[in-house]
Amino acid sequence: MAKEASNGNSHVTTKPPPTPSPLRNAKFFQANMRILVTGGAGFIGSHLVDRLMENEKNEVIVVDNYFTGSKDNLKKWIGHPRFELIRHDVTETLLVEVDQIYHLACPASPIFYKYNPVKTIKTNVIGTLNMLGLAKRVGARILLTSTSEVYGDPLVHPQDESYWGNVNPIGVRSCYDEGKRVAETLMFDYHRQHGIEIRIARIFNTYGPRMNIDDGRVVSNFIAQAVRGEPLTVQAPGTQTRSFCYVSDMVDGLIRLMEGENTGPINIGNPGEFTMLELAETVKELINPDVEIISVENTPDDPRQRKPDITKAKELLGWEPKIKLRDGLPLMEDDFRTRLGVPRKN
Ligand SMILES: NC(=O)c1ccc[n+]([C@@H]2O[C@H](COP(=O)([O-])OP(=O)(O)OC[C@H]3O[C@@H](n4cnc5c(N)ncnc54)[C@H](O)[C@@H]3O)[C@@H](O)[C@H]2O)c1
Ligand SMILES: O=c1ccn([C@@H]2O[C@H](COP(=O)(O)OP(=O)(O)O[C@H]3OC[C@@H](O)[C@H](O)[C@H]3O)[C@@H](O)[C@H]2O)c(=O)[nH]1
Repeated sequence: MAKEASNGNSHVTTKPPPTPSPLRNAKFFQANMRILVTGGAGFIGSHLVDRLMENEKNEVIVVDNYFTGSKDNLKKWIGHPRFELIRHDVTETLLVEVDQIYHLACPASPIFYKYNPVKTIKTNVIGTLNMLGLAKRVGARILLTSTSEVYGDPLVHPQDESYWGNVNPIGVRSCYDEGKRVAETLMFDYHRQHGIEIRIARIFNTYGPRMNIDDGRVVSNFIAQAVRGEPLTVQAPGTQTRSFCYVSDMVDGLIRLMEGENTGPINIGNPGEFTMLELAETVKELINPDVEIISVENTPDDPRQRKPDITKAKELLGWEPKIKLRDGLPLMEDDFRTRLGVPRKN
């Protein structure tokens, strides 16, 4: 039975998980692992799909409503016999037979999750309920991509999993951060009440190729601006910090969590911490020394500091990130230059 890696708030789970389909162990049934990835057409989801598809024992089903994701991110798999892509909104029920569910569906960029906050809450709450219902029906293990935003504007630094957070429940970000907190609650309630096998990753800011050019998040904004020769827009005061994880490290952490024995929540992120001014200086230095750095207005409730304590990920998953920010940014630059049609000068 899965061990709870959480926060001193440990619960004894007595109920065994639902039995997986009898076909799983049938002699003549195909032995593949069927994996559902919700939000698999998005940034992290599509990289996860690439990694899962490398294993010939995996069949991957992606469901996505293409709100922030795109079929383009999955084009190399469309038509592959072990791959299936379904246009579907997770706020509606879904009937598929699967062994594992990576539940990522949810807009992640603040601009997009604030665009239709009621839909963001529905995606987090009803979407997660639907995926838990599916997990219960078919006996699948389910992993939720929660977020460092559950810590809100944290008063503890760095943040470890035992911290309960400092979230404004009525603020403009709460559709996302409270939505994810409820999603975590639902995961644990299904685990305790129905014996569902759950995994919760608390993801810290992740960057890499395939982020939408106009995603609105800071790394993609700065790289697109530097490549286009536009000023880098640091939102005031610029001293706020974030810790950036390269996407291949993130995918590795998510798969280790899914395959391991611990429910989480477990922080997955890179503890290297930077102010937004430092990030802008680094992008300027590495990508385009000619661009200006300007200060622009910030948005409400912007967390002032964020850095993961990854002791649990190290101890329980044997995971830690490998790619430093200075090495990851040029990999993302290549992708952005190709998509923007702006080659390097030399
Ligand atoms: N990237 C990060 O820094 C970060 C940090 C913390 C948590 N996360 C979480 O990781 C997950 C993936 O993030 P991402 O950066 O790849 O974001 P993304 O916006 O690129 O991907 C999200 C995907 O979910 C799809 N989607 C949204 N609402 C849906 C719905 N109702 N039904 C079906 N599909 C829907 C989108 O179309 C998109 O393909 C999200 O759950 C996000 O909250 C990401
Ligand atoms: O152009 C920009 C964009 C953003 N920023 C700043 O950069 C920092 C990071 O902002 P982002 O929009 O990239 O992301 P945030 O850290 O605020 O939220 C993210 O956190 C973790 C995830 O759950 C989500 O991907 C998202 O909510 C903020 O302080 C913001 O003010 C800029 O200085 N300039």
